[in-house]
Order: sequence, then C-alpha cells, then structure tokens
Amino acid sequence: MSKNIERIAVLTSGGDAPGMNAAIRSVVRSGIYFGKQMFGISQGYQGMINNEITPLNSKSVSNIVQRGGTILKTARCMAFKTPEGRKTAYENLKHHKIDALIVIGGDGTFTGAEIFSREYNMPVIGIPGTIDNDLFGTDFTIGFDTANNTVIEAIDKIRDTAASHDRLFFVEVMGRDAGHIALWSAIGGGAEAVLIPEKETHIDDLVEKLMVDLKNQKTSSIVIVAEGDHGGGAFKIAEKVKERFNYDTKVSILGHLQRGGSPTSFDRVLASRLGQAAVEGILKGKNRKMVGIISNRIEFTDLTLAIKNQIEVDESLIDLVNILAI
Ligand SMILES: Nc1ncnc2c1ncn2[C@@H]1O[C@H](COP(=O)(O)OP(=O)(O)OP(=O)(O)O)[C@@H](O)[C@H]1O
Ligand SMILES: O=P(O)(O)OC[C@H]1O[C@](O)(CO)[C@@H](O)[C@@H]1O
Ligand SMILES: [Mg+2]
Repeated sequence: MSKNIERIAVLTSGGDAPGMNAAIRSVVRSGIYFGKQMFGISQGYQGMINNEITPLNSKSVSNIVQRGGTILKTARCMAFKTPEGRKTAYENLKHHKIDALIVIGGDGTFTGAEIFSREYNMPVIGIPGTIDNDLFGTDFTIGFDTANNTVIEAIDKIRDTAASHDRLFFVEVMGRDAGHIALWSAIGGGAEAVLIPEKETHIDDLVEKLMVDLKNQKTSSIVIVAEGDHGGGAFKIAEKVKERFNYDTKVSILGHLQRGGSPTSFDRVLASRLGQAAVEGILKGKNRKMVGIISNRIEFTDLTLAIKNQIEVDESLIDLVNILAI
C-alpha cells in the first residue's frame, strides 16, 4: 500500500551531467502542477546528511533549462554508505516531512537510493543523469548526447591540425567503465580506431592498421581512447605505439570539459520527459524504479536491474568504426 505523497524532494548525485537542471526543473514544476510541495536537497546525499533541504517553487527553477551543471550541486558522499550516515539523512527528511525522493544520477546514486528506500520505507524514483550512458533500462541517459557533441567538436578541431601536420592523435574521452562516448564519438568524428574498456586493447593490431593506412596515403589519423581502456589510457598507448614505428604522435585528453556546457535539445527534451514521468510514477505508487526511455517510450525498470545490467557494448558500432575507417 503506497503512502499518501504530499512533499517530494529532489537531488542530484555523482558526476554532474548537462541536462540535470532541465530534469530538476521538470520534476519541480510537474510536482507543483499536481499540487505537491517540492524540496531541493543540495549536494546529493551529503546535503541529506547535512540537512541542506529547502523548499522550491516554480520560480526557483526558472532560467535553468539551458544551463549545464546542476543548481542543486552534486557530491560523492562516503558517509551515505554507512548505516549511521543514512540514519541522520532519514531523520532530516522526517524533520521536513518528506514523503518521497527523486534522485538524479548514475549507478552509485541508484545503489544508495535502493538501500535507503528499503531501510526507511521511503518511496524513491531514479532519473538517469550521467554522461556515461551505462544504465540498463534506458536507451539514453541525460547528458550523453551533449557530451558526444562536445567530443566531436573537439575531434573536428584536432582533425584540422592533425591533417595539416601529418600527425597521429590519440584523443582520450571519458568512460571509466563504459565505452559508449568513445564509440559514438569515434563514429561521429570519423576516427580511424577506437579503444574501449569492454574490449581487450591489442597494440599490434592497432599499429598494423595505422601502418596500412600510412601506406595507403592516409597521412594523419585519430584514435579515440576511452579513459578506462585496458591499455592504460591515451598517454601509455601513444608511448607503446611510438616505440613501434615512426609517426609524429600527439595526445589530447579532453577531461572534464565533457561534463560541462549547455545541454543539447535532445538532452533537454529527454530530461523534461523523464522528470515529469518520475513525478507521475511516484504519485501512482511506483517505487525503487528508474524511469527511462526505450524506443522513444517512457519505461520503468527496477533500480536493481538498472544498476546491475549495464548496457552491453553494441558490437555493430565497433564494426561500423572499422568499416568506415578503411
Ligand atoms: N553502496 C552504496 N551505499 C550507499 N550509498 C551509495 C553506495 N554507492 C554509492 N552511493 C552513493 O551514491 C553516490 C554517487 O555514486 P557514484 O559516485 O558512484 O556516482 P554515480 O551516481 O554512479 O554517477 P557517475 O558514475 O555518473 O559519476 C556516492 O557518492 C554515495 O553517496
Ligand atoms: O572526476 P570525477 O568527478 O570523479 O569523474 C570522473 C568520472 O565521471 C564520469 O565522467 C561519469 O560522470 C566517468 O566517465 C569518469 O570516470
Ligand atoms: Mg557511476
């Protein structure tokens, strides 16, 4: 039996992602639309423990749909992993009479939400907000599209200088455990090769491919390396490749700029749809679910499944990189 929900709190947690603000805005305004009182928690679970919980109205979320980052701020909070930390967090929620929680984040955020919800019988819905696109139960996570656009803009620029100097560039993109950004940006940016955490890194094969390219008058190349690849990252791979043959080689680490910037239209619309669906879902009694989009339809998936069954890498995308790089 679901309890009557009148006061809903929202937080963002883990790494920030462009479009989180659009999701916050949608959650807050959808809640208000249904006559509910809405609250924002600062700095993810840290703010729950520190009692940083404030009411939000329609105006609180104006002029943010276009902004990167998160107005609620975010954090990685070790204390929430302890029963004592979660107890303090619960007492703070109780003090504010919060009936339900909407958490925007990635797999870690959902793990914490699942545990907390069971411990304290707190209804919770997760919204996938991470540039990594590594959650099962949604075709896309909020921020993935914007990050890809940021990366291909960088690749296009690097391509100009690579071609002018006949150079080989290793471009390292984010993805500690997931190669989705690497794969998508390799296709969109026309890279010659891609190295991802889901696959073994074979330097021999890479060197052979680059040598064939050189023989075929391809005088510059771009290799996309996900930060979590098994070769140890772009610098190490570049070193190993340089030992093997003579090619003017440079490394470019894109880093945290991939997490910033104004969200694309796709991410804004996705975030707005998921925010509204999260509120409607929780008011209809859904609990411990992630709201996602599958084949352009809103779908709810158990948080435990969303976390555990990370999307497998699409082999056809790897094939496509290779086919288009002949
Ligand atoms: N086992 C756990 N128990 C309780 N809380 C957890 C647990 N795992 C993660 N959390 C909470 O969730 C927060 C966010 O998790 P994490 O830092 O892994 O980021 P994420 O949500 O996976 O996002 P991203 O991977 O996109 O950065 C953690 O800092 C912690 O507060
Ligand atoms: O520097 P931070 O905040 O720990 O984030 C790094 C990690 O965050 C992610 O970008 C996800 O947001 C991962 O791909 C990356 O490894
Ligand atoms: Mg994560």
